[in-house]
Amino acid sequence: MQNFEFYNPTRVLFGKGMIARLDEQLSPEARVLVLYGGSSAERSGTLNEVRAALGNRTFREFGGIEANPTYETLMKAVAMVRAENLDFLLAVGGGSVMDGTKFVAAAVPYEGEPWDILVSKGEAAKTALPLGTVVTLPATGSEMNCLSVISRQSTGDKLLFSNPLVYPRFSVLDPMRTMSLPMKQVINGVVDSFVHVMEQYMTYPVDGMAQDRFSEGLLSSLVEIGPRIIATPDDYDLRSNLMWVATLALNGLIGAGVPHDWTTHMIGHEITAKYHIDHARTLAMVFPALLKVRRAEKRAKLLQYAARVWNLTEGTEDERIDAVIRKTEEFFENLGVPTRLSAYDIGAEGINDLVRQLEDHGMTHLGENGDVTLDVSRRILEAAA
Ligand SMILES: NC(=O)c1ccc[n+]([C@@H]2O[C@H](COP(=O)([O-])OP(=O)(O)OC[C@H]3O[C@@H](n4cnc5c(N)ncnc54)[C@H](O)[C@@H]3O)[C@@H](O)[C@H]2O)c1
Repeated sequence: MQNFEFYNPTRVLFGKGMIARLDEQLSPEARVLVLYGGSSAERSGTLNEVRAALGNRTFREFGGIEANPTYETLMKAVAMVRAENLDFLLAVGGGSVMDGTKFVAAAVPYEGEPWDILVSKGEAAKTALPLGTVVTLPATGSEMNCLSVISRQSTGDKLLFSNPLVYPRFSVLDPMRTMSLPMKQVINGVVDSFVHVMEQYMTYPVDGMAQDRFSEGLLSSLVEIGPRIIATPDDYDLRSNLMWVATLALNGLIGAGVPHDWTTHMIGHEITAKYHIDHARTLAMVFPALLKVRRAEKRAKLLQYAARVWNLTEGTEDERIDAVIRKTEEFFENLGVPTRLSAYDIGAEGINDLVRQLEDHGMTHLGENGDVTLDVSRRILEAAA
């Protein structure tokens, strides 16, 4: 196992009715900005539940944070916090609102141009406002990590930053609040979580016994949850399981002491930046293609994944690897998530543009060994064509 430091300060309040517990998480003097996305938070009653829990505290609201949150919109929230002297940020939404809130938290006290926080990958932020979250979409794990991904409309950039200052102080996970999601978003959550686990698992063995078996447990859970949640969307237990799996998939636990390969996310971000395709759907295209191109480097873990998650133990090693890549593709396709660029009319010219974007963003040495060069990324995109 590799050396690691594990730190996660986020308190999780999980279950039905937990939004009421916001009251005890916030000081009576807190001056709160509630940040949310579209009209669903209002329509589903989540915002009303939050307002009731805030009681007599001073609070303001900032709506309209878009999917794939933009710097342009978030800077309006920064101005509002500064003008009204607010001192606590409460995100009510999915990954986009939570990520956007993290950026606002770091940008408010930042003295220079806040985009520098992203350009520096988070290093430039030396202080941040405290924040909490009320999760409405299980997918990103943003509720229990210190990552944030922000887009800039004017330049077409989508960049990620990380800084321990933006760990949420607390996150409320009430599975009932996910019942209003369109099934497409629920399934996006299954796929996003699946790929998050894979990016911390599908590398090379370092004898991280607990990490591997945690990961395999999460993957097996998602394989079970996916089709069942389509068949019985109102099942509270399934919603609960998806919500907790999504959080555990990216809260640092399974990734401690093991190598990572975030190639799929980095290429996926470029696809979203250019084509505005849902984050999870970009991952479903890139990940199986990555397995095909990187099967030699990932051979031992592919065989382990085949045996432990899909029970594939018959045939030669190469046959088992072929079979498990096919199973992974079929898993996404059977959930209604395409695994080909052609499903979105992205052709050879699009691939050229995406490789150029990767170069512009310095994504020239991705992967667990830093050997996913632009040429390898091109081959991955071509394998997904
Ligand atoms: N911070 C991280 O660790 C991390 C990890 C992966 C991805 N991301 C980023 O997160 C973003 C994607 O977040 P996401 O997948 O959670 O989706 P999202 O937050 O973009 O939400 C998708 C859509 O669902 C709607 N929605 C949310 N909750 C709803 C509900 N309960 N009922 C009805 N509609 C609802 C939103 O309004 C939005 O239109 C991307 O920008 C991605 O890059 C962040």
